[in-house]
Amino acid sequence: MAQADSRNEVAERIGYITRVQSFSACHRLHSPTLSDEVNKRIFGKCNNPNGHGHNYKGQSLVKIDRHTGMVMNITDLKQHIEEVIMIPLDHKNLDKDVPYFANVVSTTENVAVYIWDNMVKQLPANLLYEVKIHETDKNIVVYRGQ
Ligand SMILES: Nc1nc2c(c(=O)[nH]1)N=C([C@H](O)[C@H](O)COP(=O)(O)OP(=O)(O)OP(=O)(O)O)CN2
Ligand SMILES: [Zn+2]
Repeated sequence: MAQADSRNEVAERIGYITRVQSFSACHRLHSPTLSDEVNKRIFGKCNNPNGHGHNYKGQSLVKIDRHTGMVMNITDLKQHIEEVIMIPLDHKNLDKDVPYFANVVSTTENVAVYIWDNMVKQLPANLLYEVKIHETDKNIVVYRGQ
């Protein structure tokens, strides 16, 4: 009986693991649907025509599987991060090298959505909980798939 109770208790707990991955990319905040003047007013220095760069830090938070006690082998998570973040985004010009951003403004919010949409395709169903991107030490975006 005590054993069954302790098994149930473990089954109800929800934990998360995350892995931080740094990547470097440049971009320009500019919307093709707005005039140059409005773009400049809204995005300010980030609308600089020749762009600017960031050392981003990306985190994908995934839920613990209650049967195995782990989400997945972290080596597998590393591989997904490689495919979703490193290969398409690292050392890239987001606006010019990543087709997704040809018509989507490369804000950190949209980078988080891009990573979520691609990570969710790679992971087992309902495992991804959150994508968090540090654009700078101070600017941090969280996206939970809504
Ligand atoms: N909602 C958003 N606002 C801004 C974004 C964004 O992605 N989402 N991005 C930027 C810029 O890309 C920009 O490079 C960040 O600039 P800034 O805040 O100036 O960067 P720092 O954190 O380094 O600022 P300091 O205060 O100068 O240290 C802007 N806005
Ligand atoms: Zn920027």
